Amino acid sequence: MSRTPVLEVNNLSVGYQTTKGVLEAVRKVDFSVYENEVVGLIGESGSGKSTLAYAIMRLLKNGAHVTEGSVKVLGQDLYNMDPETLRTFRWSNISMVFQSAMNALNPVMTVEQQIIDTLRFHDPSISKKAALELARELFRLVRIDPSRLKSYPHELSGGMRQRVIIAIAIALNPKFVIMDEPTTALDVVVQKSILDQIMELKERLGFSILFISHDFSLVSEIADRVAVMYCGRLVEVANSGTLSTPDGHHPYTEGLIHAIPRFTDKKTKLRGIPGTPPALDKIPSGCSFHPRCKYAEEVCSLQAPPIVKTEKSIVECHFHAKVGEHNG
Ligand SMILES: Nc1ncnc2c1ncn2[C@@H]1O[C@H](COP(=O)(O)OP(=O)(O)OP(=O)(O)O)[C@@H](O)[C@H]1O
Repeated sequence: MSRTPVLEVNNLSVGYQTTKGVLEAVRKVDFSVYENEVVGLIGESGSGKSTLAYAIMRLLKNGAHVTEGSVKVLGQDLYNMDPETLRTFRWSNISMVFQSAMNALNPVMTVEQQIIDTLRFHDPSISKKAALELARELFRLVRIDPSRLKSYPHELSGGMRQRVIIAIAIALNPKFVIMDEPTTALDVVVQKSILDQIMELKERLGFSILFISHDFSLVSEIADRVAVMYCGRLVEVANSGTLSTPDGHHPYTEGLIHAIPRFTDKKTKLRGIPGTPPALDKIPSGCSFHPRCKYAEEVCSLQAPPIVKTEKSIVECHFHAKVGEHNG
């Protein structure tokens, strides 16, 4: 059965204008997200996850710009849209939950006003009364008592503010939602309840999610597939169910798996990935992971790795077949 993509990213590169020239933070990235799918996007800090997310939304700032490639949402090329079409297309088809709920909400407006403004901005014909009823319905959906609509952001707890952000992101019934570390600032119990709720809303309303996080165990639990980013490249896109062991995965993915206590049996020692990711102006030749990779051979510094499709994943590595418990 063929699946319908809601998001298609093709050969996408994004550069930052710096004093050292244009430095690429996203490098020739290809992937899709399909209907009703959750794809996790994982990688160490600075790997390019947020830059990729903002490029997908066509919301790049701070001197960042797309240098090549395309982004299609529901078959429509976002970078070929005129501003007016983009204005109506964005949020009603694709939306985003940003990292910091406090920064995403306006501190001097009640949350009711902010939700109503969002609804009326996209559909000026909707009456204030109908918008208010929708806002109440959205609050019920994210399990906040509608009486809290009159609150200002600072009057709500961190978990409630994040729920308001989620309510705004789904207000226009988008088919695809990017969630950039949506629960990072919250304590573990609140995190869990918001995640459960996100998954419930996804089932109920039928949207797909690109879920960005640096928490590998969390992502592999909730996502259907996990996209692993390193130095601006997607080095692997794996089916989540295959991530309980590192066998046959990318060496970087193996490192992420070994860094999680619950994925490691009692006999295996918990290990981190040696070294740190390189700066954008010092990306190594060949495979950019080779200086940190225990499987690396000469070819890894000389030639870009092949893209190999296996039963488990699409992986970009010369030696992925060597990766596993018995080789480390
Ligand atoms: N305004 C900027 N100018 C130059 N380089 C930038 C700028 N913003 C980000 N970068 C660089 O782009 C790369 C990718 O950054 P990005 O924030 O997308 O990574 P990330 O994976 O989302 O990190 P985090 O998990 O910390 O949010 C990093 O090397 C970062 O230093």
